[in-house]
Amino acid sequence: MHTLFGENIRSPSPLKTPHQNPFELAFQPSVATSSTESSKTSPDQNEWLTHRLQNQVSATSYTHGEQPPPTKRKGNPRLLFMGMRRCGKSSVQKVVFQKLPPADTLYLETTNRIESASMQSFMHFESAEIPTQLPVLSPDFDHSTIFSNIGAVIWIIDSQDEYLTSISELLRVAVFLAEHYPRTNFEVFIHKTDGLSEEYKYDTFREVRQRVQDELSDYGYGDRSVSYYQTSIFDHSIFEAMSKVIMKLLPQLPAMETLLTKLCSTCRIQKAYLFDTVSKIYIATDASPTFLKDYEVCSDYVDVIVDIKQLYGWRDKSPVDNRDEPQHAADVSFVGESVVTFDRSGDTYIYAREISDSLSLLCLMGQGSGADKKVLIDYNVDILHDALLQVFKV
Ligand SMILES: Nc1nc2c(ncn2[C@@H]2O[C@H](COP(=O)(O)OP(=O)(O)OP(=O)(O)O)[C@@H](O)[C@H]2O)c(=O)[nH]1
Repeated sequence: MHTLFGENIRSPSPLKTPHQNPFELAFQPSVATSSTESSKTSPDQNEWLTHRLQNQVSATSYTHGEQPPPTKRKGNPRLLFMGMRRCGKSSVQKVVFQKLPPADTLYLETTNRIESASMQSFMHFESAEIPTQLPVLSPDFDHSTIFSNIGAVIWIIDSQDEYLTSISELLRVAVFLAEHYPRTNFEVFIHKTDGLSEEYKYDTFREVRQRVQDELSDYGYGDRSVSYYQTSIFDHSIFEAMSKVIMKLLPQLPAMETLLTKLCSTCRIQKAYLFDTVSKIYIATDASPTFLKDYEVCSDYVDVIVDIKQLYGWRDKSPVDNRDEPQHAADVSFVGESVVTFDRSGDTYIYAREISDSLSLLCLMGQGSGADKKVLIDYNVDILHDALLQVFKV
């Protein structure tokens, strides 16, 4: 029997026969392969690519009985905030990682030394702020202690202030990174966009991006990828931007993205996010375009989940021995789930499922995936759940 969502997906069988995994990513090293390159078409591409990679690896490196080496992982996402005085470096760090209410940032004092913050949730996020007056680029300064372990440098521009000086400093840092630490991501937050008219916001964004790109091209780094975000601590934009920055640092992202995209197309889900429940940062989403509105509604729902957990208590966590590794979702034997409808017709609703204590799947369901089909959605989400466990176990 086939599900209503995809003709290739079989509904749960009462017999104990192994199901075909619709999220065709095979993570087990011992998957048998019989397919050839020419016979494969795009729906099976993931499986084929995985199999081919495994074939290549096993053909070249391992003798019988030997295990492949563990997947090489980067450490925790480490971020470095830089920018001119009073641009909002501490505020961003404290609002996102320490849950400081945005209005309280008014009373923050000037930062005079390197300040760091961290948060332990599904991932161990680490961040640091460089005070404006610290001459980090001067030749006698020991850069390696600051930049060598950093995943991304975030340059914050105060869009409510004069920003030309900030752009010239930004360029110095961008060029320095391109020369000495080319693997470090460089991200630009065009910050404090609240209170600006839409037109002014757009013009500022365009002007900053244009100037930076032009200048970088003049320095010979036109091909260096720099990402730009419009942010404010007074709305969800700062969390969305931070999610996009962090996602780029996760080695598991391509696998998670493929799984979520497959789930969305199979279950007619409009948008799916994998949320770090505590920070409200999403660590993966499907390949469809992201809209702030979708994120907002899911993020508000995560808030509700956290509030309820505060009321009724979080489950006991086993102590995390190795803080470099994300907490293994496999340790969790029980998952919570819920569905909430948010329009009157009942067609649009959010489906939430706990993957682990600190990781949640939030789906914005589209037309044609009514709550009456929940059992089938549950089944497909179960498979996604198992696949995600595999991703983090590899
Ligand atoms: N309107 C608005 N104000 C913001 C935003 N983010 C930060 N601020 C304000 O900007 C001011 C400076 O913020 P800080 O976080 O102290 O800036 P900083 O870059 O750490 O400052 P220094 O440590 O002195 O360099 C504070 O009054 C914040 O309330 C924002 O998104 N919108």
